[in-house]
Amino acid sequence: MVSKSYTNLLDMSGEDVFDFQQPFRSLPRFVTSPSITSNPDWDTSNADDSVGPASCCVRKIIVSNFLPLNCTKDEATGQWSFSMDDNQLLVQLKDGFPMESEVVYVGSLNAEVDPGLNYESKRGHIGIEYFGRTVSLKILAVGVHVGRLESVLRLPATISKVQEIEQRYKGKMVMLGVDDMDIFKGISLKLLGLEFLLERTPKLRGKVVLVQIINPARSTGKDVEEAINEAVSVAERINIKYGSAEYKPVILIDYPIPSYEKIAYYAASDCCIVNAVRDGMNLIPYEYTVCRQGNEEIDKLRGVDKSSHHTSTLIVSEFVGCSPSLSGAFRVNPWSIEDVADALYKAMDLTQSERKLRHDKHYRYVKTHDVAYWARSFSQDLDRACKDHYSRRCWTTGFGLNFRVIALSPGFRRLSLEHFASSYKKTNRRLIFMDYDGTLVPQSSVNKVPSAEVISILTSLCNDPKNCVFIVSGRDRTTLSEWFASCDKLGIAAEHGYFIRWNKEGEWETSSSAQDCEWKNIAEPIMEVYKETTDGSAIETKESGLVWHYQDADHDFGSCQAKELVSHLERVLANEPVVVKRGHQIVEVKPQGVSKGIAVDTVIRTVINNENAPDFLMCIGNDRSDEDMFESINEAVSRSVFPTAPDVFACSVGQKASKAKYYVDGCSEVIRLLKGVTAITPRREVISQSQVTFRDILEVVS
Ligand SMILES: O=P(O)(O)OC[C@H]1O[C@H](O[C@H]2O[C@H](CO)[C@@H](O)[C@H](O)[C@H]2O)[C@H](O)[C@@H](O)[C@@H]1O
Repeated sequence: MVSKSYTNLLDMSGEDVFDFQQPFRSLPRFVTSPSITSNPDWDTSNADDSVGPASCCVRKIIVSNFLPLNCTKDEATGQWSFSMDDNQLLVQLKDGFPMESEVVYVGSLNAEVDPGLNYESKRGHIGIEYFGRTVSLKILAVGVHVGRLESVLRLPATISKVQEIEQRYKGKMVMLGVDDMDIFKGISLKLLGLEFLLERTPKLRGKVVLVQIINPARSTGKDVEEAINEAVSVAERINIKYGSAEYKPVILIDYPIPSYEKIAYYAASDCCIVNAVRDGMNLIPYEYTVCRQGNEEIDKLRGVDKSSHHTSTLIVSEFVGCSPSLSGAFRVNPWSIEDVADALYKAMDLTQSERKLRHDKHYRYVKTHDVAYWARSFSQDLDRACKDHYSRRCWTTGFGLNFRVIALSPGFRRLSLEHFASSYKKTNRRLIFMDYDGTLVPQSSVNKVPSAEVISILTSLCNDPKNCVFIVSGRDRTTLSEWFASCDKLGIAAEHGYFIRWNKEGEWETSSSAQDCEWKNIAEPIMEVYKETTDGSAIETKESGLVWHYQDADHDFGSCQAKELVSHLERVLANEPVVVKRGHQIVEVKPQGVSKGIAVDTVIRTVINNENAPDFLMCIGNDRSDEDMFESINEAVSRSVFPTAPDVFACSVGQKASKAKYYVDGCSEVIRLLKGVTAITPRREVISQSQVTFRDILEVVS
């Protein structure tokens, strides 16, 4: 099955809004306390997390539907510009606050912009990993307050009203509609459905009554007036056509009635119909269901003493929010008069036991998913979504549509050569994992072959018997082994660890997830289509995977196509043992159970099993796939898999939301760091004959 692991924080943003290869040079404004810092290279050892908001001013947060901004787009350049709209009360009300107040506006832009975000479904909710924060979206249907409805239902006035209604419509099927008077509630369509039913089924004339309660309109206007007039005229037409002096098929209650009376109608009606063409949640069906459950008084008055007689029937428009939660309801397309008429007929035709089954099902749901349940769930979800946020430090960057808040973990800091070198010097079993593209060679380089300098640094590192050095790359094994042919002792994890080789002499070990590649026959033709339609893009076929590259295509178009391609591939490969991932200007399909994180884990487990647990662990990378390595290392440390905790340098290339604790600004800094430590490595370490080195042990492994 296709699965996406977005525990990786770098999966959290669309590539176009956060170019991983262009890390922020500096992050200009620190917006949340504990302490105001103008540069993220803070020394966390001195950070006092107990300090409250550093600013002494009072912050007022004004939440409105739309931000009080003038938004204009230059159609020629596509650039947006924004200015405060001083004519808006939201801006003017600032005059009422003390001068030193900080006023923060929260709202949406009153303009159409692309937001176009990467998201991931996570057990019942959608998580959008966004610049270090998780924005959770969940459909959490609100419920009703069952207790309050029950208490109104118990009122003597309600009970006598129920009796009165049941008496009045004895022998007839009572259909109930309760709607606000607005143009979306589909009241006329409902009436037209009834008219059609009576037209084509004469035997039902005289047997059915539709009581339509119309709550006063919440807004006025020509549209609303027309909707009222239309409903009244259709009702009159039906009553004239199919009614008599004693029988009116439609009863319109278009004047305010007390809530106990409405509740009595719910309790006394055989069926409730909500026919809105567009709506929010609409809790009428829930209220109706609770009221149909009734109480002992109502049972007594009906001459039944067992709750086994409680029944209800619902007809609900498919465009109403509560519709998916009511599996026993007849769902209708409110625009289809025939559909509505059919549902009315089916509702009338149900047997008593079917009515009861449907009622019991709905009642159980409504009772257990009440408004208190909703509030509890909401609050739990909110806690879960925010649990890590409080410890993050937030920075602002950019203006207008490029404005971003970036949440970084509190310990995230620049890796200094001094710190790195001092640990390097004093340690004896060093395990070093290095990504290749974007780490040892800049993404922007046309020539991707490692420079002589890189080869020399790697050779020096590998020649130190205290070191075990691995290149962990998405690239194929042939390319990597050719490029690093001169580094005999270098370990290589190619194709994200699908192939691992401990040194040049060693055999390639293939991931246990090695599978047949039948899925390529599905994925490749799809990639071909994207290749054809995206000028400059290309397909790379690796032994374990397929990659669609768009580095040489138009960046914006390539990025849009990449998003499309990811969802297309995920759909068609849903039952295949692969994952679809985005990387730097690539979309890659690779086997499940293969990741740089797993590769790193394998190496760590192997050295520990050989009683050579490292005392120094370095892992450096720039891309999403490298976050898997950082995650593996963090987990290994937190699970205490090391007999003695090593010095850990998980380092991201670029200042960005990352699971690494350290960052460096770019490839040149990586080179500087590594060069720095090779300089302190003795060229020829004097090892006595009896001394067994870290390397010796590793050579035994390979
Ligand atoms: O894990 P890495 O060492 O960072 O390698 C990841 C991918 O590297 C290669 O793609 C990169 O270079 C391409 C040009 O040679 C460029 O078009 C692309 O945008 C880069 O991501 C390699 O081709 C991929 O298979 C690796 O997954």
